[in-house]
Amino acid sequence: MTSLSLPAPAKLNLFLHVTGRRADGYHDLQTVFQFLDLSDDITFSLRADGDITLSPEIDGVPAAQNLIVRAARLLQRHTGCELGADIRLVKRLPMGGGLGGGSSDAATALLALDTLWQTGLGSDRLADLGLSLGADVPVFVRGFAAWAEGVGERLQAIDLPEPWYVVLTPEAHVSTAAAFGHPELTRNTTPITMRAFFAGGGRNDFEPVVRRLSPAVDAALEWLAQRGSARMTGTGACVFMACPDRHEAERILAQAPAAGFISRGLNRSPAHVALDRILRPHRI
Ligand SMILES: C[C@](O)(CO)[C@H](O)COP(=O)(O)OP(=O)(O)OC[C@H]1O[C@@H](n2ccc(N)nc2=O)[C@H](O)[C@@H]1O
Ligand SMILES: Nc1ncnc2c1ncn2[C@@H]1O[C@H](COP(=O)(O)OP(=O)(O)OP(=O)(O)O)[C@@H](O)[C@H]1O
Repeated sequence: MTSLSLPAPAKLNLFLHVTGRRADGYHDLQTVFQFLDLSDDITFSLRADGDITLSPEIDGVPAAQNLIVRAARLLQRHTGCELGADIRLVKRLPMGGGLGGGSSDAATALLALDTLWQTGLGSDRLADLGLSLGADVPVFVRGFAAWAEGVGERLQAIDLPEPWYVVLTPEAHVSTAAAFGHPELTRNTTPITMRAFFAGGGRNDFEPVVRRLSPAVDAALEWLAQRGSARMTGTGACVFMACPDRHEAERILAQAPAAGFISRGLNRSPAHVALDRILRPHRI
C-alpha cells in the first residue's frame, strides 16, 4: 500500500461535567462522546525519505504546529520509523467550535500512518501516544462512542441512539485553555452514573461561563432551547440539539439565526469503518 485516504469525523459532548482539578493543572471530567457523519478528509501518500509535507496549510496554523504533522512526527519518533508522507487535507470541520476537528485529524493521522508505515502499534498504544497531543485524541483513535472519565482518556463503549442533530456554529472563538482557566467555572460537579445520564441527567458545565464570554453563543443557545433540549459541545462555540428525524433537523436549521449544519450521530467512527473496509474488504 502506498497511499491511504481516511475521514476525520467531528464529535459532540452530549454532556460535560468538570468533576475536579488535578495537581498537573488539568481537570477531571465526565462526558459522553458521540461522532458525527461530518468529517475532514485526509490522504496520506508514502515517502521513502522521512519528510512530512501537508497541503494545503490551514490559515493561521503553520504546518509544524498542525496536529496532523505533529502526530506524524510523534509516531516517527516513537517507533524509529524512517518513512515519511505527503499529506493532503480537505478541511470541512469548523475550527475552535468544540467539534474536536484538530484532535480527530491527529487521530486519523496516527491510524493511517500506523497502517501505511506498518509500525503496528494498534489502537491501545496509539491512544496512549495520542493523549500527549490532546485530551480528545484517544476517543477518535479508539473509534467508539464512549462514556469518558479522567481527562477523557478512560473510555467505556456506550450504545446511544443515533439521531439527526442540528448544530449551530455561532461566530465565536472560545479558547479551550481560557474556558478551563475561567475563575467562575464550576469545577466540583458531583459525578453522575450512566443510568442518571440515560434518564436525562447531565449538562455542560462550560455553558454559563461561555455564554457570558460570547453573546453569539448565548443567543444561539437561547434560540435553540426554545425548540427542544439544546446544549453546547466541548468548550463551545457550537451548540446542538437532537431531532426526531432528518426533516425536522433541516426545518429547524432553515429558520436558525446562526449558520450551522445537520448531521447524523454515529456510535462508530467513520475513520474506523473506512479503515476496516480497506484492510478487510472481503469481510461481511
Ligand atoms: C473540552 C473537551 O473538548 C471535551 O471533550 C476536551 O476536554 C478538550 O480537549 P483538547 O481540545 O484536546 O484539549 P487539550 O489540547 O488537551 O488542552 C487544552 C488546554 O485546556 C486545559 N484542559 C484541557 C483538558 C482538561 N481535561 N483539563 C484542562 O484543564 C489545559 O489548560 C490545556 O492546556
Ligand atoms: N489539523 C488541525 N485542524 C484544526 N485545528 C488545528 C489543527 N492543527 C492544529 N490546530 C489548532 O487547534 C485549534 C483547535 O482546533 P479544533 O478544531 O480541534 O478545536 P475544537 O473543535 O474546539 O476542539 P476541542 O473540542 O478539542 O476543544 C485551532 O484553532 C488550531 O490553532
